[in-house]
Amino acid sequence: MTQLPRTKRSQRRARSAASESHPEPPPGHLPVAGPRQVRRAAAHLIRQDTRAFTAMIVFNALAAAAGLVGPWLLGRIINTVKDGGSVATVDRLALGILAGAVAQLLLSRHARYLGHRFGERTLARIREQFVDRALALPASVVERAGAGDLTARGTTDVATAGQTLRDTGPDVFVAAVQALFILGAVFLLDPLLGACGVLGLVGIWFATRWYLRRAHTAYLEEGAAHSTLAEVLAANASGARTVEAFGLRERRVADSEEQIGRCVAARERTLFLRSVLFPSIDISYAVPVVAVLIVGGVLHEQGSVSLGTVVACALYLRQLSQPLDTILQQVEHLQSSTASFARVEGLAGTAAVEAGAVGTVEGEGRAEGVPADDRIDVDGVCFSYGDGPQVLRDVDLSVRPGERLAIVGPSGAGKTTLSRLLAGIDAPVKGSVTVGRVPIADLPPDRLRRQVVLVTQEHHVFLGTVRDNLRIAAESATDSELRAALTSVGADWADGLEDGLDTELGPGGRLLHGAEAQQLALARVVLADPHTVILDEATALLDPTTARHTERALAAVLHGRTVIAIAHRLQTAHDADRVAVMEDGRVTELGAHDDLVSADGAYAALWHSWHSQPEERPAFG
Ligand SMILES: Nc1ncnc2c1ncn2[C@@H]1O[C@H](COP(=O)(O)OP(=O)(O)OP(=O)(O)O)[C@@H](O)[C@H]1O
Repeated sequence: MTQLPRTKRSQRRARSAASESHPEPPPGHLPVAGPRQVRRAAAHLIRQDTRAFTAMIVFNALAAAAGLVGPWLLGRIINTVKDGGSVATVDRLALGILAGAVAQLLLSRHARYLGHRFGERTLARIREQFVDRALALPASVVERAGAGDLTARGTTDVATAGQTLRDTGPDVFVAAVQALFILGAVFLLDPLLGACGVLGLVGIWFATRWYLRRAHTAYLEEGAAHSTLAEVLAANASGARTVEAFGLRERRVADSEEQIGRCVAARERTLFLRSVLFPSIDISYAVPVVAVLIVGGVLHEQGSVSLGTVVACALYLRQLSQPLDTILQQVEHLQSSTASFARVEGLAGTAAVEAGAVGTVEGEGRAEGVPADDRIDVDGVCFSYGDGPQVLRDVDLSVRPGERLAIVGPSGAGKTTLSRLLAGIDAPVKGSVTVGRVPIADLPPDRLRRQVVLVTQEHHVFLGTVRDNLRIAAESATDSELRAALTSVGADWADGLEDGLDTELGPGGRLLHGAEAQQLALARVVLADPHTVILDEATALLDPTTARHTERALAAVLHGRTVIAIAHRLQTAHDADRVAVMEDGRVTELGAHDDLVSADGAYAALWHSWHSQPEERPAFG
């Protein structure tokens, strides 16, 4: 008993540790990484390619230094001419300017090449990491967040973050070095003129500060608006038939227009920020040059600086606008790409946030990641969808290895919800669902599918070959193992395929009809070889012939495994070892069919009513 508060505390600690770097997302949304997490992830990416990054920095710095040669030598030419120097000296200085320009060109070209290579490699790493994380996401997280958000992160956001690494990052760095070198050169020529130049830049500082304070949130909102729009459009496309069948066209169009309106508003907000920033900056560039020319003119009149020094300082400050422009333009881009990178990195937080929400097993035999045996235990489980009402209340249940358990009950009793928890798709809000004393929802996907697989009526055929579709369940399965799996579920059609396992499936290839798609899915279950199979409406909606085919295939799949069946026909319950009756989120009766019938409770009533109406024996629940 004393263990419980401690567990709650540790869960709270886990949640708060997770939320430090990953702000808790709104319910049903994928998380966005916090600033610290973004910095850490960026530093990690740089560390993975330190040599290329260092070389890029060195060449950029050398290019910036070469860029300083021109104005300095031009100032010297002016002084030489004014002092009546020789033409040969002027020619030599002019050649020096040319050499400086050529050196700058070559060095910055090589620096850019190095930057691109670094960026492309890092982008490839980000993409790979994203795919790994997306595939490892719990199905419930993807279901609730929607495919649109995930797609927007994997396409637009990854591309934006990649562009930053390839172009923006190196550009900002080289521009910063150039700006520092230019200001240093002005100060070296004349500290007073240098001070005038720096004071003239104050306006830029204020304008940029104003912008930065608003930009991050505005760009995050823009990204979120794009994701929601993508989600709505994707739902329109995938649910087109339902939209047509129920005459929902106008409502969907209105929803889409509302989301487009939100996108436009979010874009207008960021556009407004840019439209204030850039004109303010353009004006601010002229100020230091004018200040240096006025003050320099006075100083030259007094004879304290040469004309060449004033011209060189003015040229340097004029030249300063180029790197500052780059920095400011890229700062704007950096804002949007940091927001994008935060959304991409947010996936790393999904596991952490989820871990905080998942119950753990108490005391002895605590979860160590590897199930000790095949026994499934449901212990004091409560569950609700998001902030909704509780749909499971204090459910306790143990399923012994090899047992056939049927779950029956009226519609809405919580049978499907319980099957999702048993399959590790959702995690309980309270209590635990374990296999071999390890919380099921904590198992990594490859280990989970060797323990428990949920079979429903929805069977997706993936674009790709028959082999690709089967190897989802067992990456290293040989062709003969794949064929044996197809044969065991009665998929004889596979033998007649012209290209065998290389036959492409889906649009443009072989289209599978309902029963064939189901057999393919069942062959995947055979290959995954889980010790427990959960059946939820696997054959409920099929026509009688297809259902007979599928049931034969199922029998082959279920042989020698633990079976938990959401029973829609009481014959299934009759044939099971035990029956669990669910009512209003609770298990109200549990036992063998005969015992429950003798007990004369809810199950007995169901059984008698089902038996007395043989012609109306529809599925219930
Ligand atoms: N994704 C969801 N979001 C919110 N509520 C849900 C969701 N899925 C189910 N529910 C609710 O949870 C409760 C239990 O539903 P569940 O589907 O588990 O019951 P069931 O016994 O399997 O019913 P049926 O036999 O009709 O499928 C119901 O009140 C249902 O409305």
